[in-house]
Amino acid sequence: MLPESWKDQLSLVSADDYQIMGNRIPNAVTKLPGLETGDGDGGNGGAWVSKPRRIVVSNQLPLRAHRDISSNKWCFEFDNDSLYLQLKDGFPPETEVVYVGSLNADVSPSEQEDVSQYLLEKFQCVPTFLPCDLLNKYYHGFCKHYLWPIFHYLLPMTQAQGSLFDRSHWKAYTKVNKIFADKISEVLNPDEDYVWIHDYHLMILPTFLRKRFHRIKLGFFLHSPFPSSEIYRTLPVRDEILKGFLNCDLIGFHTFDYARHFLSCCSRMLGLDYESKRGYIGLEYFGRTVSIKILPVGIHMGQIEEIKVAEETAEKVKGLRERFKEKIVMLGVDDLDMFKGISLKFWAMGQLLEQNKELRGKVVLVQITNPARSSGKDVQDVETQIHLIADEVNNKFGRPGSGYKPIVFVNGPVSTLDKVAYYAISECVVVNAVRDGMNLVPYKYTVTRQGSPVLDEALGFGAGDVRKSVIIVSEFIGCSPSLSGAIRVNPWNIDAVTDAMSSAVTMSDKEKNLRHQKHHKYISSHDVAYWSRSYDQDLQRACKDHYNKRFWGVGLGLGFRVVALDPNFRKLGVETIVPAYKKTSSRLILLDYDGTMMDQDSLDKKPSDDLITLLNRLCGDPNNLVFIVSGRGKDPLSKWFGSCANLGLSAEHGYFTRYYFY
Ligand SMILES: O=P(O)(O)OC[C@H]1O[C@H](O[C@H]2O[C@H](CO)[C@@H](O)[C@H](O)[C@H]2O)[C@H](O)[C@@H](O)[C@@H]1O
Repeated sequence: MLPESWKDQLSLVSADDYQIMGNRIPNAVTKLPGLETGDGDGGNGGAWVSKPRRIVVSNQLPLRAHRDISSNKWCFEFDNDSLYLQLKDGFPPETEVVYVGSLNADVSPSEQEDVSQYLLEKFQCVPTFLPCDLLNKYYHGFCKHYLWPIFHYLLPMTQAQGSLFDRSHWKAYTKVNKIFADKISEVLNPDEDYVWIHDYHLMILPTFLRKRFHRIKLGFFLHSPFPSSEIYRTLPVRDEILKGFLNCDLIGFHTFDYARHFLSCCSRMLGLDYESKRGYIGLEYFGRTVSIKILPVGIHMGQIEEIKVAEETAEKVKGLRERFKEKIVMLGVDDLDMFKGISLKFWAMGQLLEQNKELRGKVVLVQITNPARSSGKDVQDVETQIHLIADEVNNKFGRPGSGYKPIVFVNGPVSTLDKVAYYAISECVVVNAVRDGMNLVPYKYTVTRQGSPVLDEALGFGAGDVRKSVIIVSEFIGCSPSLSGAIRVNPWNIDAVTDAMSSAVTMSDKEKNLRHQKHHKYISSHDVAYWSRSYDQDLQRACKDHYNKRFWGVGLGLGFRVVALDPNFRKLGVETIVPAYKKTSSRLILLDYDGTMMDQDSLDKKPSDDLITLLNRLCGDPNNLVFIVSGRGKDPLSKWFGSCANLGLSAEHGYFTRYYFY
């Protein structure tokens, strides 16, 4: 007997009956050479196969846009720095990649249709245009000032640290996720395509998609940290977001800790258990297995290698060498936000010079600060604070006569080529964030320090020199577990960061070389293509059973999920039971108790008088053998059902059985 609330929901249409045609574009069709079609085309034909297709979904498209001043026309180009563009190298050859996301440009409504058409044809990109007010509430409001701080372990105690939960911002987040689902629906071939959603901006998008396409092949990768359940559970919409994740087939995280936090949230908030088998972690969710993947992202080796061999880079390097002549350069490259620990790093720099007189005038901390990705008091405060501390350190230890400043800012935007030039001249990189999902700065730094003929020449790298690099990395960021040769620090412990800086400067070249080689070997073999290939293969594996099961849609709104059943499984309806009951003369009736005869949410679990009467009627028929099968103990069951003559009880999952036979 199903609880009332289930009855309507189970009768929702199944995915098999659900079709949205819209203006979906077909997969490109290719002729497979060498295969006869037998269609009488003179033996020259091949089998028609459609190319494999991946739909990569991210908040922003991997495009750069600007308006040409003279023609007033929009100009677009692929953004080679975008991870979402780089990851296609890991997909099988011939794969068509379609991108769905927003444009970093304010395209007026009258231009949107033309721009959409152009981007689809030229770049396989599908833009989601968001009205300004919606974008502000969704991105600056909910994403950057609510989710971002909480996922980085900062609870919104005061307005300066983020915003309190605002239902209108949550509504905007929901609406934008739905707009993304609409856009994906326009291009999706649900039987063929794999959809891969990225990052925390789109955590409930899977629910909208699963609702429309029950069998959709759906992956998600979270690039930010997933916080401990004690932090996560403060979200008023915690269940909706968890259920969004669970509507995927594969959920990816950078680190074991993020996956562990997610699994404990599923266990504590939704009562779900996971299984780990032969290296695979899977969560059972209404008959579906949701797989978990732990693999940190890597960098695009080709991009850095290309920059390393460019003459322009060598020229920059020569210029920087001249500028920082006879100085030991430590480098920081960070986005401007609350979590990058820039001020803690500057305090440590001040302390390093305070404690080590001999380093004054010699060591420089160059700080590249990428432009802030959001605006608000939090960002302004960070900016004001880091400049105050830098001024304090520079005023105390700087030497105006010689132009020496211990902390040197390079304010953004700084091109990737320029960053590579800075990596090349730096003895050490300091990544001191108090939280960061991954952070690829140490990877790019290490690969640059492996050198190239033009870089070696620009750096004066001689026959007796060894490749070396030193990484100081916060233990609170995703790349930390992968960098076994790094000096790991607690960024909050200024003494420890100071000591790490001192070791980085004084460490022997031999040791720097050993650490460098170790990192380079790992980073070059675990690049972005390795990551996306591995993810893609696991996504295919996670979806392989989709057509061996029947899927039923259940639940309303953001609580929607599908129930996956064996193909032979049929819904047991009254219309089937009654005739079968009447036709038979020897019946075994096994009844589950909690959640079947008794509502799961009921506080009083004792059977009602009506239920006892009903059971007695069933048991009163000599053709029936009736059992209650439950995980409950024998004592409460015996007590509750003592008045039911002829009722069998199987308590404690079958450990105790009470038979009553005629
Ligand atoms: O600022 P947003 O537009 O909300 O985007 C968030 C950040 O996305 C990117 O970083 C994230 O992915 C990186 C690659 O996996 C990872 O290294 C980092 O830790 C994640 O936060 C982007 O690089 C950042 O600039 C964005 O702030």
